[in-house]
Amino acid sequence: MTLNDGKFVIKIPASSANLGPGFDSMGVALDLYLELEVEKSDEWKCLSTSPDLKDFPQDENHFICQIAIQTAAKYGRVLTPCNINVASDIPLARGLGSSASAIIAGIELADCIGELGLTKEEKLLLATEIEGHPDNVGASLYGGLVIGSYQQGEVNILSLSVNTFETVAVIPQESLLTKDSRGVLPTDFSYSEAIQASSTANVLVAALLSQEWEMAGKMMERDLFHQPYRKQLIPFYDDIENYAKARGAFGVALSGAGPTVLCFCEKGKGKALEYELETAFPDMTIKLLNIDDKGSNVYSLNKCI
Ligand SMILES: Nc1ncnc2c1ncn2[C@@H]1O[C@H](COP(=O)(O)OP(=O)(O)OP(=O)(O)O)[C@@H](O)[C@H]1O
Ligand SMILES: N[C@@H](CCO)C(=O)O
Repeated sequence: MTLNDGKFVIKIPASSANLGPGFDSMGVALDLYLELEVEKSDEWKCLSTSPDLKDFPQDENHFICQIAIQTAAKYGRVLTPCNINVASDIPLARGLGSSASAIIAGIELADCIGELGLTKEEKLLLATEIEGHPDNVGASLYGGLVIGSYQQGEVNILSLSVNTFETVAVIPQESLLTKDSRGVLPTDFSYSEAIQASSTANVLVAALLSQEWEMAGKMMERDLFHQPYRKQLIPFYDDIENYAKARGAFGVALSGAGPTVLCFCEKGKGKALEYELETAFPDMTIKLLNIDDKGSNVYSLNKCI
């Protein structure tokens, strides 16, 4: 009996990319989830009760099914149709890796139904080729804090288990598509700017791992790759940053392509910060988010497995 001989679940965490200067290469998995309940069927059906997902196609044209079908096709397989129930508490187009979680879900679906036998490394490469960078997909797949590099058709990534900090997300009501947020970035970068920007990212990694919180926060603020350009799209960014830093956050960064602003604090300080931010920014959704250490999780609902 294999996983796909009955109902099974694919559960994928959200993620926040960049953490400031780690543009397109750093990500952290967060404890919001996209969850699929899957069973083989005669035709494709993809239904959801989550308000955000209700308007998506309900057949094989659903984004997740398309990723699955295309992934299987790369290996010469045609997938048996599935009946899928999708639920998600990852807000769409808010910078919390909804598209990456959907891509990983599609690849896991193809792997299970098509019995592709993919390794984690192969899943990561497939997902990175689709998304263009490994930060969100790496975090959703591996969990923890990921640092990755996509070059020459190869992804090199490390996933580190971190339980020393937590985050509070400030999520605006308005969405911002990644492609629009990438549209304001420069096309060129000078050699000296690249040195400064990458040194900032390097120090951020070392500071986070050494629990040098003040330095980590300073490096997040000093990002040169994207935040200076994207701030024009996020008029409330500075207010949130100043407010959160005055109330216990050691660092603040734009989450992925935005518009969510992610506030970082030491473990145990998040609840109080969440309360303060709720009071100050009542029009936004404030969520204390912990780091998911597990990443993508596929399990059977059949008792005998
Ligand atoms: N569960 C899902 N099912 C179907 N499509 C989805 C799902 N999640 C995301 N998408 C698609 O991805 C789009 C959002 O992707 P986008 O890259 O713009 O933002 P994001 O992934 O939420 O944020 P970021 O990449 O900045 O972290 C949605 O508008 C939708 O088209
Ligand atoms: N690194 C990506 C994450 C969003 O996909 C960006 O900032 O555009």
